[in-house]
Amino acid sequence: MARASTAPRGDAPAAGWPGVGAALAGRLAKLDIRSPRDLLLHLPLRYEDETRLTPIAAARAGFPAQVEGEVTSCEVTLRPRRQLVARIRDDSGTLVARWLHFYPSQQKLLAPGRRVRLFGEVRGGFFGDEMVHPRVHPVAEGEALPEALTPVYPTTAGLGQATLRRLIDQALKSEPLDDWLPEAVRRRLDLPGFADALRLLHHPPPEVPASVLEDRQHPAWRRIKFEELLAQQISLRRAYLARRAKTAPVLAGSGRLAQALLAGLPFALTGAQRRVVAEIGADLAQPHPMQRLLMGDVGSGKTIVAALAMLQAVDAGYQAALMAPTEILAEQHWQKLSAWLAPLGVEVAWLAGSRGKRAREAELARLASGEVPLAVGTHALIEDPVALPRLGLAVVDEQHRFGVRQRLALREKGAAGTLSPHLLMMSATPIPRTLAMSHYADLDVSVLDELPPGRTPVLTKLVSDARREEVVARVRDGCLAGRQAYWVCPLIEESEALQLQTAQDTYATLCEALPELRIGLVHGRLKPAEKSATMAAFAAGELHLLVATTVIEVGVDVPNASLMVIEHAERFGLAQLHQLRGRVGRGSAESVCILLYAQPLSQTGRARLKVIFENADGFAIAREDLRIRGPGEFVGARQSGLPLLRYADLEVDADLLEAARALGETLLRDEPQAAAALMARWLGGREGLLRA
Ligand SMILES: Nc1ncnc2c1ncn2[C@@H]1O[C@H](COP(=O)(O)OP(=O)(O)OP(=O)(O)O)[C@@H](O)[C@H]1O
Repeated sequence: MARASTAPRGDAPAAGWPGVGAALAGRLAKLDIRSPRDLLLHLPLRYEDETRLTPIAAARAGFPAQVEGEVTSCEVTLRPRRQLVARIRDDSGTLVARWLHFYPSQQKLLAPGRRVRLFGEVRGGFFGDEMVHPRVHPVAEGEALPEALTPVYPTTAGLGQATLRRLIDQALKSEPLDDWLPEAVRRRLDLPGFADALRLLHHPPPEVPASVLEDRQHPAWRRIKFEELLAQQISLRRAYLARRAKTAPVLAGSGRLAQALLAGLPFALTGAQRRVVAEIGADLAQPHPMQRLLMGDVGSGKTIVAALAMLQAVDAGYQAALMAPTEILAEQHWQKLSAWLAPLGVEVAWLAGSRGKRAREAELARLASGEVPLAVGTHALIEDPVALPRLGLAVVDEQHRFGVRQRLALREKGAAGTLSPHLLMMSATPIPRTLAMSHYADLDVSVLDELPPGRTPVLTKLVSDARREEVVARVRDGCLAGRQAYWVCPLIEESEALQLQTAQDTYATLCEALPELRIGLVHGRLKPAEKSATMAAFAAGELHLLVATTVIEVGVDVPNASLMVIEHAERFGLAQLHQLRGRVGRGSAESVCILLYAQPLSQTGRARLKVIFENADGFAIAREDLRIRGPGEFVGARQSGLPLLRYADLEVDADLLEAARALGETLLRDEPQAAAALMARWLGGREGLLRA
């Protein structure tokens, strides 16, 4: 017996649905529509009101309108250019419609004497009021107006609204629209059922005006956004629990090494550092892998926290490794750790691409035998021959600069045994709370929200490029008075070669203008040994001025440097400016950061400079950054492999996020089937790679 319905369900690939060939399937895939289920959640961007007719005489320029009338003429004219011009008449007047691109079939549709509806924006034209490229709908005898608003969907080249509507309507009929939300939650948040919400958004009833739907606060929209957030929470939480179910080494030693390190430091930990060290310490003593993100503003003192965690591993008889994204940063960490730990008899291996083969091999052998307990390096650490047989803790600095696979790879260095190492990720880019709750729901988060005492806030100045000479003079005076300064060269995203050229030119100009100063240059193309020699000379106070590209953006810590000039500051992102500025203000001298900008400023350029000028706190800057750039760009979610939110807005829908987080945990625990169904509905097979 033939099946009653041939409509595809669930995950059936689009090619092969009724009326969908390979070309259409390809276009649907561009919209991320790979199953009928995806069609359901492809929601309108906006609506058009075709439920009413406007008399031609009442149509106002600048507004969309729908008119109905009889075609009185239709012809192709060649002047001023080839176009199709039709005239439509109703009882109140006549309107001209023009199409610059048209098909012969359109001319037939507009044959004189036919009745048509035109939908489009009216504007004042040469012949009076006209519509350019209106949509044409031939009216059949006695045909009524549609009762509902017409949805307009996001689409792609070659895929018309009518096709999308047809496919979506088909899916609305064939797909199950089960509701997985507990009744009590729906009532508390005042949310409609899933099926009702979806139907309303795809086919709003006549009494709901478009404006009410378009701001996306209608209960139907809130229902959809809540589901989306819930699915995200469930998937991240599930990944968290899966990793947590593994066994990790229990890093509970005597605490002797940590105490010895603290006793030898010239400073006491801040309250925030003590709290965070305790949070991490407690995690490391558990038999499950820690998955913690440590967020701290620039200069908040993350390195010592990492060092104490690594010592806890060593104390318990394990190894620890720290990976940093740039060689400058990794080397600096290595130097700092070595200086702190050598007196305790703890050795630190140093692995970077630039180290000679023999030096690396020797280090590798000592790590592999377990003789050296700690390793610091760049991604050289995750390259093949590196073996850390007793890896108990992996620390990843500036974690967002690494891809998912790289972070995963570091942890796997210790996977020779059956134990999974603990993972500590660090970030100097604070993440606003709602974003952390959402995109980082699979991590525990620790925050260093206190700067070490004795820092003087950095004075930020905005100076037009036209006053460059004055700035150069200021650098001269400052340096001759014993300060050190950075001069950051413009960022040129389009061309690395041009960026290098600019850095060299800037260096040459400054050397000429400031013959009395000792000046160094660092950029990404220098040989690592040259780079590190220049950095070391600057750190030792042998150079007054360091001309640099953004290679110094993260982590560089030279407390005597108290003046920074950033050229073409308007080209940098907010997080970048904040990081760069964080290189000064690390000692007790008053620090100044001069942001040189070129006129005219673009609107975003101006907005960014204003934010950086007005704010010193990384969290406040991050909130503004999120507002300006949106979450996708902000967390680098595309690289991170995490699914992005399509509908929910973390700021506007913060209440839904809180509720989704709580419910996500409950569903996973008590109703795993509902949790799985929600994930399948929203993420299909595309949960993406989750974090290491
Ligand atoms: N409690 C403290 N008291 C005084 N100085 C401290 C304290 N903790 C750290 N420091 C010092 O503050 C400086 C900044 O610390 P660190 O380099 O660890 O910052 P960070 O959080 O890594 O910042 P960034 O991300 O900007 O590099 C270092 O010179 C460090 O020795």
